[in-house]
Amino acid sequence: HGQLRTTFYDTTCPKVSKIVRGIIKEALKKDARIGASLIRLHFHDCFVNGCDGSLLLNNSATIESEKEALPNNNSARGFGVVDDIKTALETACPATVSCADILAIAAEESVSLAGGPSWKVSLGRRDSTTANRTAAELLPGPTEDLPSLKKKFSNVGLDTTDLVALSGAHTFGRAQCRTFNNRLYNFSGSGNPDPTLNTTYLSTLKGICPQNGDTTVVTNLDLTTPDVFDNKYFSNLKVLKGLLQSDQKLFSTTGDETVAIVNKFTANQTAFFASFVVSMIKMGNISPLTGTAGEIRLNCGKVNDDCTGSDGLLYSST
Ligand code: HEM
Ligand SMILES: [Ca+2]
Ligand SMILES: [Ca+2]
Repeated sequence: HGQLRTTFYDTTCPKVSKIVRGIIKEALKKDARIGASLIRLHFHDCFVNGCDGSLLLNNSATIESEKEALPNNNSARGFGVVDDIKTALETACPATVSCADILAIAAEESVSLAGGPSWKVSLGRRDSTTANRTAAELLPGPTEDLPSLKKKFSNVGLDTTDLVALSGAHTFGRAQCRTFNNRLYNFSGSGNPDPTLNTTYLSTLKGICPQNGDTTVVTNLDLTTPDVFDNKYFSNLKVLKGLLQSDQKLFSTTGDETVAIVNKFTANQTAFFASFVVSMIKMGNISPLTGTAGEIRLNCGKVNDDCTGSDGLLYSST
């Protein structure tokens, strides 16, 4: 996978990052959450069949979309902005930039626009012609324990430092009540809330997510700086103010190596940013399609038709 290169579009689409950034910047004016939503799409793409744009495919006669798998359904968002980016790129450099690369660039630009680090994105991914609903059902879930989360990361070549650093993406964005309300009233059948949840924060969350209330209501993943990419996510964990069970476990699993990593990232935002960049590049390298494999989709939601070659160029004519 050393085949991805930061210079991949230097001659064929030199403005690609600028174009992506411009569209995200515009979208952020109306939706402060959109950057968070976009980086999550890259994560959910890369963990299923690699970073190949598989997540973006809609249902069709031949495609069982990943969008409808439980972790994505009524949860993954930002597809309209991905389409807007694709449209702009098809005008600037037709049939050149893959949808998988759009997600990788959008992730980086979103982090950077929110005050986080910026980095040179490795590029040259091509788009799949298939999706994998079954694998998408197995994406990491918020109530999974730490060994299980570690296993899912190691399955794609990511280690425990990567798990902690990448979880730091929960420094921005939102989550629905249904993803954490297991902690509020009857945690693991105890009849009590999760003991690793700060009691003041617990009251706040109970107000947002009442028992038998609307479980699709959203709240900030980072209560301190909800739209800023910083290390507050980690300092929250130290005062038991992580939102998801999978977040809080990183600090509250006594004796686990994750605790020291959380402490380090809390003490040193520069160390967090440096690790985050390394881990994002690693994640972006999960089994990409390169060379002549796959295609350059012209519409991110569907596979090219028979009139489109594997180079993404249209071969049909009258
Ligand atoms: C460690 C395993 C992870 C679990 C269990 C997990 C779980 C979740 C859940 C349950 C939500 C809320 C979804 C909803 O309510 O609709 C969420 C949101 C989010 N996740 Fe994760 N996540 C994990 C790792 C990651 C990684 C690796 C990234 C990116 C590098 C990431 C980025 C985000 C972002 C930015 C949001 C907010 C999205 C938005 O506001 O639209 N997560 N995650
Ligand atoms: Ca994929
Ligand atoms: Ca934050």
